[in-house]
Amino acid sequence: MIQALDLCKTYKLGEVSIAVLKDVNIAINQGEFVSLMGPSGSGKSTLLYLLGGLDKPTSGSITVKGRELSVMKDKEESEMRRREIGFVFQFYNLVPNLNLEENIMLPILLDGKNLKKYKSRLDEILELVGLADRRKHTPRELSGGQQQRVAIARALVNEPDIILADEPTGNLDSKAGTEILELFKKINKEKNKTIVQVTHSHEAAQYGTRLINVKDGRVWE
Ligand SMILES: Nc1ncnc2c1ncn2[C@@H]1O[C@H](COP(=O)(O)OP(=O)(O)OP(=O)(O)O)[C@@H](O)[C@H]1O
Repeated sequence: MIQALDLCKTYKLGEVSIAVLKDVNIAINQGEFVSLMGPSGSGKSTLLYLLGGLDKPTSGSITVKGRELSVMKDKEESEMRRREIGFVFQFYNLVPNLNLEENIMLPILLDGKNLKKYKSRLDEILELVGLADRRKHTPRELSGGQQQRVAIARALVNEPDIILADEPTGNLDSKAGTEILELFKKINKEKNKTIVQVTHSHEAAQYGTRLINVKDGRVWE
């Protein structure tokens, strides 16, 4: 589903170069739920963003569903991201003045599709994330856990095969965090989505099917 070959990422700050990822090789298969763990600053988020095409490697290649990102034109790559990958972030990144339905439908809108045709999909997703009775609420009227469920619904609405999540429970208390992890597990098992999460928590990593440790820009399984 995703393959990284000899991936390197170096940030240049003035005269100083920081090698954040060093010859990373990983292959993530369809249906896996992978947890990326490691110390702060080890390169986990950088790796996640590279795998999802949100940032570009300094060298090496990334292939998503058989297509190499580096040879794609920008428009092609952003279309691929929108359709094949759902992103979930620690701080939800919802649009505050849009209601829950509108937030979830944003990727459909951005894809220039007719929203009316997607009503039954929206209903199904709202049911899945347990927010069918909150559809007209705005994000500020929801708890953190509920906001994260909206973000997950938004990530699913284009029916991508891959979900990439950067510390999705990092801002939640343990009860809300557990609910989000249970939801990811369900999405992985029942919807057969491939999931990669960055986490600091061993407990959160237990929900995954595989653990990849990132340390000093290198990976160990
Ligand atoms: N845009 C950037 N410019 C310069 N340096 C960056 C940039 N993004 C990340 N870094 C550096 O790359 C290193 C790895 O950062 P990254 O966010 O990938 O680590 P992480 O393992 O996810 O950390 P944390 O667990 O604290 O979120 C850090 O030293 C960070 O300062």
